[in-house]
Amino acid sequence: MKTLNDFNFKDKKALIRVDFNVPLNDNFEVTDATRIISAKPTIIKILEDGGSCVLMSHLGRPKGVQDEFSLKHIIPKIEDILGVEVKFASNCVGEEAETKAAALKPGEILLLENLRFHEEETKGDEAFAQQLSNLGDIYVNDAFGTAHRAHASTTIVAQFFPNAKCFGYLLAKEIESIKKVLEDGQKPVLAVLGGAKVSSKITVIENILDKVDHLIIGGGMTFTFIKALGGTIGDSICEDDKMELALDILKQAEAKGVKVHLPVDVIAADSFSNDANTKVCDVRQIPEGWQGLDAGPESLQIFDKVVNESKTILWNGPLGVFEMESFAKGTIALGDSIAKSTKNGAFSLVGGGDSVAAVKQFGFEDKVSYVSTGGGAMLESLEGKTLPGIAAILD
Ligand SMILES: Nc1ncnc2c1ncn2[C@@H]1O[C@H](COP(=O)(O)OP(=O)(O)OP(=O)(O)O)[C@@H](O)[C@H]1O
Ligand SMILES: O=C(O)[C@H](O)COP(=O)(O)O
Repeated sequence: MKTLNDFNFKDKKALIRVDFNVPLNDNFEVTDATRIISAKPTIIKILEDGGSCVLMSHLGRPKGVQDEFSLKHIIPKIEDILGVEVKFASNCVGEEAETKAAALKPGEILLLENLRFHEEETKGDEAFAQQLSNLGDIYVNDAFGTAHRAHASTTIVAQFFPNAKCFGYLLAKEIESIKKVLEDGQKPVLAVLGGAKVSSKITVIENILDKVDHLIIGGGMTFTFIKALGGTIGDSICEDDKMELALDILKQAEAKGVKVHLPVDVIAADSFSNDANTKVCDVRQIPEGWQGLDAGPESLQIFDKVVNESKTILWNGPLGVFEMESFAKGTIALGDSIAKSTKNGAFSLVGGGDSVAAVKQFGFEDKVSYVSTGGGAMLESLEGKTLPGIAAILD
């Protein structure tokens, strides 16, 4: 696996695919700069080698050219984080980009306008990828968050750099973290899967059953399992058409020697709202008119014990409706347990859009071993898929 350290960038132009698809507020200010901060080590290494950087990224899902999706909005944030002036090309291909890239001196950075202003990007157009390839000598992919897309800048462009392509530090670290959990994990290995629906996690569950010793199932997914097992779940979220599958997953887990831990109690609410009336219920006896929105205290104690005994922990998906304060306790308690276990030497990886949001919101970011920068990309990795952006570098 070629990484940055296999190259010296002196007097070279690196064409770097970053994932600067960051959230902006109404004033076009970056509200979470994690993805920019995470790309910094790669950019700095290249500049310190005496090279220059051409940065390319998408932002959002624009339909043609739309000013609100312009990457110019994030220039001040990038400059702030890198401490280097950032030049800008208002079109990612064409004369302006080529002239500005050609004029770059060692130590300088050029940011290209949003790649998705051209539909050729998402279509994986080869001619467009070739135009991009003209802007650099070495192609560096550091965009883990977009590595599951076979787009021009993430995948197709790599073919124009047969001997000059590599992973950036961030992408390499993401690959290493997933490997540390799914392949080389110190036992016992635990996966905690939460979130809303079984349907969005089926392939992940099936793939990780071969890799883990313990599986905690929480969040909205719980109720499809409980109902399938004969419990009464009141108005809790449930996918009736996935009940058979849930039973099959439990059977597969048993056959593979994986211990599955479902909640035994829940915080039930009489409506889906923060100020609903709540009570602790046996998970198998939730009354009509009530719905389980968080894990209950006994479940949290059981989960804490399992987490504490684990040496490798993967966490994907919150344990409850953490966006509402009344139902965030389970997710916070789980974060606490994982933080404690990490402090005691376990390796913990948090991935997935909402679990990462929860970890940041509740201040666990620095208390776990690694927080992934990818949502969909992480999920597809956990499903056991080879991501096209990664395969294109390995080719
Ligand atoms: N008991 C519950 N009832 C209803 N919704 C729930 C329940 N528990 C958790 N959720 C909801 O599940 C959502 C998160 O599910 P999701 O599967 O998207 O998580 P994720 O895996 O972290 O994110 P992603 O799918 O983006 O990777 C949250 O919005 C949360 O409110
Ligand atoms: O935020 C993400 O998950 C990545 O930047 C990919 O974005 P996309 O889902 O629009 O391809």
